[in-house]
Amino acid sequence: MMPTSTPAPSSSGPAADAPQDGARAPEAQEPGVPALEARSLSIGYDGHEVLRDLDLKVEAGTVTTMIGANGSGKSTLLKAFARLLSPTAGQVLLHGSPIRGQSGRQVARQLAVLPQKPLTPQATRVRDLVARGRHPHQSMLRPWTSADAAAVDDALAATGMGDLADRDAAELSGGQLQRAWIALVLAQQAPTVLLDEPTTFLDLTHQLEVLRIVRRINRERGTTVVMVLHDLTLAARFSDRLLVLGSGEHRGGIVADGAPWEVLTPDVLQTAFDLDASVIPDPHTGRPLVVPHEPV
Ligand SMILES: Nc1ncnc2c1ncn2[C@@H]1O[C@H](COP(=O)(O)OP(=O)(O)OP(=O)(O)O)[C@@H](O)[C@H]1O
Repeated sequence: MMPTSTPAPSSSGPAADAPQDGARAPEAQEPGVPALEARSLSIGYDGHEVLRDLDLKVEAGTVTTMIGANGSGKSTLLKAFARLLSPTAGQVLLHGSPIRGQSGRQVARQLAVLPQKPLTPQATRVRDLVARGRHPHQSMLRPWTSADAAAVDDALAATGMGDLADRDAAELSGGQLQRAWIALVLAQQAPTVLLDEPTTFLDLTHQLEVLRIVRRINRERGTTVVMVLHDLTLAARFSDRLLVLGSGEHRGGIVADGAPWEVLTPDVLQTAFDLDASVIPDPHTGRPLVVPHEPV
């Protein structure tokens, strides 16, 4: 993904399309309505199409992980879902309403976004960074309340950032900073979250910790999660559904879509990643474990 087009997680809502009217949007997930939907969606940059004519629905309350080779368009699709990129054709619906017709605040109350490379502000305490997640809930008539403070405290605690809350965010290690951004997303308390490589910079213990948090908010709050991961075994372990984007001759489309065991087959790995591999049950979880055929 190109770094230049990626803003920090938005405190006032995704920004590429200017907010339009004040159309009401649902702020909770309604039964039977997909959390996100792409209809005949094409997306690209400067006339160069990256994804073509996609139709897909993300069921509310599920964890979906996009996988695929570098450059296959995972971040591009996530940015279109987040309204950080305008489609070249088709549309995105958020909780049943076209995302383009909604104001930034409406979108941000329904959708929290962690981009791949958020821009860290200078001279900002971790606690203040995380508090930005509460901006969509505030207005002239609704200033900061104890509920906002509690949401920030909960998010700091859930990510193990309580002890670092008064540190300057610019002084954190890569992994600590990534957890601070995740805390911001949690504090936003949106019913749907988009996470672009949330485990970047994290050691394995912290990767698992972040993915456990993701699973917990999904199970306890019913949060819908759409994320991008590169580790196929972790993707299989923590997701209800895997969406595989194609590359090479399959570029621009989805080559497999379904539950982890349906998707992670040797054929799909060959098609999507040009990878010779076996897939065996993980002895700990029973989920698919990808074993590349690499000579030692
Ligand atoms: N801002 C941009 N301007 C022009 N082209 C871009 C831009 N961002 C991405 N691309 C191109 O779009 C294609 C898909 O990129 P994208 O970042 O969505 O892939 P990805 O699957 O997320 O890759 P990775 O796994 O490497 O993060 C690539 O060919 C990339 O070069």
